[in-house]
Amino acid sequence: MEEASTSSAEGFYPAPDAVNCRPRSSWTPRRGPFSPYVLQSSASPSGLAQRSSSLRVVVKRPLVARLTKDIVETYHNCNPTFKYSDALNPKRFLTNPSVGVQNDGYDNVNSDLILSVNFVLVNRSQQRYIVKDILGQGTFGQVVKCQVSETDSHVAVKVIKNQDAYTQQALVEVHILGLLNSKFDPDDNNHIVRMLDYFVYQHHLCITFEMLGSNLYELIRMNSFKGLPLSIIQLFSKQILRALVVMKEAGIIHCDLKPENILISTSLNPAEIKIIDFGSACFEHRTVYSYIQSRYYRSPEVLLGYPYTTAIDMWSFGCIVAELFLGLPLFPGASEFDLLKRMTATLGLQPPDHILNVARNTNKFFKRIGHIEDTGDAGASIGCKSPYQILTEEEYEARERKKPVMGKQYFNFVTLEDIVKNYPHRKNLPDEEIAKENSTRLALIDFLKGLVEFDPVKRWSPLQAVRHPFVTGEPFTSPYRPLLETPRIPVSQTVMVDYKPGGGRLVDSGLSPQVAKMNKGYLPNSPHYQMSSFSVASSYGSMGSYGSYNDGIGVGGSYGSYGDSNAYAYHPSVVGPSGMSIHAHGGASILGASPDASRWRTSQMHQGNGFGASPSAAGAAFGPMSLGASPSQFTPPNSQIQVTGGSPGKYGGPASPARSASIHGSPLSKAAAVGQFNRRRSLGHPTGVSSFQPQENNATSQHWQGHQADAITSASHHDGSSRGHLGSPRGMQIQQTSNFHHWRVQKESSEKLECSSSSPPDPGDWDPNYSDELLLQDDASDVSYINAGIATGMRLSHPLGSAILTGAVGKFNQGSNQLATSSSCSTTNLRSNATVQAYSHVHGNPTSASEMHAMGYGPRSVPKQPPLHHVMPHFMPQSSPSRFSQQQQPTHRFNHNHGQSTFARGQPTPSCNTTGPRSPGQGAFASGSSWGRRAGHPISANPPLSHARKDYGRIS
Ligand SMILES: Nc1ncnc2c1ncn2[C@@H]1O[C@H](COP(=O)(O)OP(=O)(O)OP(=O)(O)O)[C@@H](O)[C@H]1O
Repeated sequence: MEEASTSSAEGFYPAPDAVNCRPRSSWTPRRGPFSPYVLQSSASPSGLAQRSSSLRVVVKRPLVARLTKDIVETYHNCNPTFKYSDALNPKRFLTNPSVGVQNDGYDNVNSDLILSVNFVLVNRSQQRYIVKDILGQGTFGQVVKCQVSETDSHVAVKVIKNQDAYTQQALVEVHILGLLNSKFDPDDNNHIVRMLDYFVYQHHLCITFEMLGSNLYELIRMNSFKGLPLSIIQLFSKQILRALVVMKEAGIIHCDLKPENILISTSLNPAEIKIIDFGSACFEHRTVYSYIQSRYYRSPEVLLGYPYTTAIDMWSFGCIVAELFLGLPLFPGASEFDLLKRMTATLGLQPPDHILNVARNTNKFFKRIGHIEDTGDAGASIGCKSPYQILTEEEYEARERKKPVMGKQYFNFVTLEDIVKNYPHRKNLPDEEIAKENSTRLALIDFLKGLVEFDPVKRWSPLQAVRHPFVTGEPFTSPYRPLLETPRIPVSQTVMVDYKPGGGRLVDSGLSPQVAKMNKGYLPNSPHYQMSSFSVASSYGSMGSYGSYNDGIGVGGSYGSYGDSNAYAYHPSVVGPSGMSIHAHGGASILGASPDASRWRTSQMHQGNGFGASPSAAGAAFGPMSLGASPSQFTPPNSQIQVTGGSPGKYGGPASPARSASIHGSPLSKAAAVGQFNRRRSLGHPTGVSSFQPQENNATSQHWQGHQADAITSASHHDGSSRGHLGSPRGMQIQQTSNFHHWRVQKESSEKLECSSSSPPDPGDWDPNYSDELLLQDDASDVSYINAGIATGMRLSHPLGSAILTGAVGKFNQGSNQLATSSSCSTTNLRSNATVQAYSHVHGNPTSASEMHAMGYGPRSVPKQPPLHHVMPHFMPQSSPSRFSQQQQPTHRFNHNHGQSTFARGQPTPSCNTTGPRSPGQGAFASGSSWGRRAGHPISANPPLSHARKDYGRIS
């Protein structure tokens, strides 16, 4: 099987025994996947030349590609009566488990829609999205790569679990992203993912996004966790800051910023990134949840239970920047206590007294050693006159009656300054480059200090940060003193949706009938929404646009105003899920596949050649034959045919299981949680190692119980939101509402240990973009390596192209988006052509969002993504009473107490992982393909195995 497909085009001579058919006299040899070995004389010059040329062009095509290319033709050659029909292909399930037990067999036990390759999702206007692959599996469902039927373009579709709580939360994402896309970033200049469509299919809310590539964590991993070059970090920082500027303008907090949620664009510019996953986002004036942000990136105010603002995203951003440089998380806290300990040690400071005086969780982490006097010293130096002192581990244990989970120290130095300064330089850097880099490192240190600032009021805003010399590239001479920001005018826009009972604008608005039916007749019994019924019998239309923002047009008098926190009217939510009366929609049915049959096929395909029909079988049945997975649907050789989620980068998942999304807030049972964990685990890590990860204590939360009827009363929650009035960074006043202290205490459950293992696959065996050429690539420059890394690992061979979602009608930014040309961007081209100049579009020194537009941040020169269908649901999830209901709290990615979740963020654990997934040298790209190599790694222990991505728990 190990064959190097060389330029020599020898014919394919089938071995009759092997293919179980006789060679026929009419059969003509042709080029095929197999060719006989032809001995070439090394003596002859021509033989030498031939051999050396074949040595040079060693391109190893994926094994599956080699085996399946031209297979139909080969079969047909063997047996002219052979006919191929893809209708008979066995299903290649992307969802695991693939046994339909709910929703008429459409859903599995986890309420996930059972998806298989070529499954078709159909929206109301009959736009067909043909499922091709799974991109990831998140808290809320599955994200799949789909082909848009009318075009040859691809989109990413997030298929939400068929449960009210998930749907509710996903609608927040629809709403917020719709707002950001249409109102704040209509020209797609600000690195926020575009939402193209949304609809309900088989009771599942589906959200369609532009297709992006892999995420920054994968990029870091590809570089063996050795960090990226500063020039690249600078480019990424600019882009992220642009998004944050816009989000701050919109008063939107992302709440889950982390490397995994920053994806590399598949556009022609390989260094363009976009922020995704607004499923945790909220409006600044509606910060209802206390469990937000993934642990490593969690801000001190969230940790401490203090009112938060958009500044928490800036903290996360600081952590991300540091991680891009170090290759490892700056604060890889194995628990919240550990996280806080690391923060204080690394920064040499502790949170300011004025925060500790009022924060809900102060007593959990600090002891009082003096009188409280509000010194006003934000970030008072440890040991100074603060009356608060962080607990020792022993004190914590005594207080909490359990040992704190503490992670290893990964860096040889303690303070931020030392860690950055002493980080090894890349190999073979000339002296002058080292000097230059050292200077940039000073700028980086200063930059980071402004971001990971304990006091959210002093923490730099995105606009302040974007002018820092580290970002602008100006020489760094002295500590940056940002200009004070003029008080920001709070976002105040009335979001109204035209509404005419019985039709009207909703028809135009793109509301799907299913969506409409979700609320139709729905009465306020639901614990989610106390709202009036919404009798929009014919509020149908295609997806893609959603209502209008016409001010002053009442929506049955029931739509409140965003931006005015006092004027919320909680009434009809068009998409209130509790009133769902969704009917099965047309489209591919998967009911025909019995679980047994699926299993049988799985087994067959797993053990066999993966085709589902062998030539001999072809000989046995001359009707239309099935070949199983098409050659383009590569399956990792060591995975089941039921390809599991979490594989955004095609290299085995975004990270170790614990880094992947957890099931916070899942109303599912423990078993389901385990199932999800295992599903992630089953794909394994490309490095093929075992990881043994103690989880952070999973909350057996009494908070956000999902469907739990006995969720503890949170009567105050609706008005317990903290409100931050953003103005001058120094003058921000936090208004603490009376119920602030009613935030509830969480219980912690004991930590759990998980162990995962998998064997290392050869990416060449299943990654269609892989070729050995990549491994022959030399260290050229940082940027070219980045390009290579990006181009090879980031699915760049599939630029979005012109995804014209013809079926989607409604209001969207027609003027602002050029159609992308569906040009294919080959890996090789990207590698060879992409240079640092390719990034020039992100240069500049914008001072405000509007200035940025004016300062060369206009439409990019690269083709734009397809036309966007800006959708704005005419509901107000963020202000929905469901969030504040006393009866029931919706889930929001928090750990729930249906048992102990098995996958809170994993902890770095030492014992079981001798070759942890983060271990350099183990990755698929570690063998010489990493760019930005460092001479060494300044860590004193194995890198953390996983990230604490989403353990939104344990804030008491
Ligand atoms: N537009 C996109 N293009 C390509 N891949 C995507 C896109 N959107 C999401 N993905 C993939 O799907 C994964 C899950 O997406 P997302 O984070 O939005 O879902 P989620 O349910 O909120 O997940 P999580 O719980 O991890 O936050 C991402 O990590 C990414 O790998």
